[in-house]
Amino acid sequence: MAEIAFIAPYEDLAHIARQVSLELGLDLSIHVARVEEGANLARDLARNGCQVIVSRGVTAWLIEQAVDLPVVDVPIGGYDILRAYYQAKQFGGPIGIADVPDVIQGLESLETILGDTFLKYTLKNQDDDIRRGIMALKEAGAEVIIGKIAMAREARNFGLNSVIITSGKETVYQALKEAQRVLQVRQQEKRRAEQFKAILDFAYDGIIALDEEGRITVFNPVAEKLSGWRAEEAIGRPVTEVIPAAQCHILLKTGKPELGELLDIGNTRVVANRVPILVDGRTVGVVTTFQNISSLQSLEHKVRRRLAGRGHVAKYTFADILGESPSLKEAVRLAREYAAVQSTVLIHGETGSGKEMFAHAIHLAGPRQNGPFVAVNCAALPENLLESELFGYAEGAFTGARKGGKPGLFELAHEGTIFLDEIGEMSPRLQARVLRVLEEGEIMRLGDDRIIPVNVRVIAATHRNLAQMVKEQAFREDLYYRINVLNLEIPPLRERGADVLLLAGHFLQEFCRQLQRPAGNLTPEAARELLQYQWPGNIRELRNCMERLALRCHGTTINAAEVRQALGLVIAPESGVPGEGAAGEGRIERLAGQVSTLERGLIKRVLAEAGGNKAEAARRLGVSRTTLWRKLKEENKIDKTGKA
Ligand SMILES: Nc1ncnc2c1ncn2[C@@H]1O[C@H](COP(=O)(O)OP(=O)(O)OP(=O)(O)O)[C@@H](O)[C@H]1O
Repeated sequence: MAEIAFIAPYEDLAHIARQVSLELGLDLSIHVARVEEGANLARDLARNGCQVIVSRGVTAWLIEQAVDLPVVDVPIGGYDILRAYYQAKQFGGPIGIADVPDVIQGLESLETILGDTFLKYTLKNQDDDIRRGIMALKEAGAEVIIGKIAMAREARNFGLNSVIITSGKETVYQALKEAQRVLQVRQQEKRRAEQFKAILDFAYDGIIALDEEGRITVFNPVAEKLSGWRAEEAIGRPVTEVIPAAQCHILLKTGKPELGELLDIGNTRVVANRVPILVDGRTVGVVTTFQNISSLQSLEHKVRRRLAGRGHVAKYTFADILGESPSLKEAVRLAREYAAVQSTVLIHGETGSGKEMFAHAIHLAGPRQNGPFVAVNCAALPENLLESELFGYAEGAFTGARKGGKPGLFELAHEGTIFLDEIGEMSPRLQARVLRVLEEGEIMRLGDDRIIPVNVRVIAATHRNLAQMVKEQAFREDLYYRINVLNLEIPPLRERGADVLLLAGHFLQEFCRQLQRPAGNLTPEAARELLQYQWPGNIRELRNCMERLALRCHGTTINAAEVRQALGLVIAPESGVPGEGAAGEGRIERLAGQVSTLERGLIKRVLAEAGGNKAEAARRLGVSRTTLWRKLKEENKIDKTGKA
């Protein structure tokens, strides 16, 4: 279906249109139909995708009334009238012409060129009474009438001669060029409207536009969702009826943009931006955008996390915390209660007892579960580094500071939880900074003067006796009271009775499955060995011990000797480290010395075996990296490679 159609009121015109379209290389559908018949045909063409119609005279006028498409009227040109004039001249007598104002005005210059005059009658429009025009011209003395088809026919009814003004090639050419231009503009407009619609439909913001009278002209799907109104119902109504809270009609008077205003639409809190539409300095409308605050926050959140390039997520839930002992069950019960509230939790427990696991579980069971969980070990980093990790820094804050600065862990934990492990090891200066964050809910990056608000729940943990440290002035009292709101004590493994065996069985199965070996069974003596052991490294140590057993034991049963070996209680003589036998000789007064010598020797050997890799050495020793770090610091004699 051609996008341009030509409806010619008479065959000759269709013929000219055919010729011109061939010359222009134009895809044109050409039809012959007059007046009403032409209008009906136009309706059909419009339904079938026609975009522009070209016609002439009354037919063109009727088509314009019938369809919502641009209609190009083949104009009456000077040449067309000239042709008709010379034909009329052959009849002799005065020539009369009745037509619309455009044509009549154009006649004056033609009269000057021809040195002749026409009797003229101006029709108000195409529909004006042609009869009246003819009668007027006849009365004025006209003997020949020139005009369009209807006019020429009517003239004959009054006994007058008549000549039809036909359109020539030039005017048809002109009309078809105009139709092409109209089609182009229309297509451009359509594309622009589609783009505009896509922007409105897919925008994350609610968008409303008002006209000069404060009536809604644009209402996008997000606005529909926020307000509960359908666009069809909202468009055309005064905004005050649809979203009274929007207050955007006020801008029609003030003409001043209002940005970042908080308001409530129904139950949703939004940020609104209102701007006037100005044409030549006059406010002719208003555009308002709304953003849902909670989605804005979660987006901001996502951006913060993406920018940091780390997935700060909690891994463990309460279901992962194994144990049937009453002390552990009580800790879990309390922790579940703490999860539901927002206050700071202070977890106390020995190394490896599961403090971090509890922190994960509390976060995941609470209202911040979809927010980040950021864990930081305050003992693992030197003070300066810990400070920049926690608070971030601005660009150029120090030599080597990353371009664009770096967000701190408090910032990354926004809307989530930060887990400050080993808080007792934090320097007093950093303690003061952390206290400020907790009290004011805002942070300032190092080397920056901008304040960034943060909403973070803090869970702190320590193996130390913080109350004692406060007494000894080794920990700030104010910070202690600020973090010690909800207290959680994690029992050491040696006080959890049969949990040792439950956990041992669980870990053994886990490692054997990984190694694709059948899980071995502990002999009663082996189990007794595990139950008697003191577990200074708690569950971490038990886990590592089970890993070693899974690796070493190929039999189906695991005996006491194998357990003792896995626990490091039996040490090969060539290691040069005194074993249990040496320590058990009875020289009680030297026990402490023996133990520390044993410890030092063990650390030295394992560090050497691990090629100086502290994380690996800590893993093999069954202690946390922090514990190893601390012991190395205390010893201060053993360097990285394990040399004394
Ligand atoms: N109840 C438990 N059930 C199963 N696994 C546990 C349990 N408690 C701790 N673990 C495991 O023991 C290891 C040590 O736990 P976690 O890191 O939570 O201890 P921690 O007290 O935070 O240690 P540290 O004080 O050294 O940081 C982890 O591998 C953890 O998965």
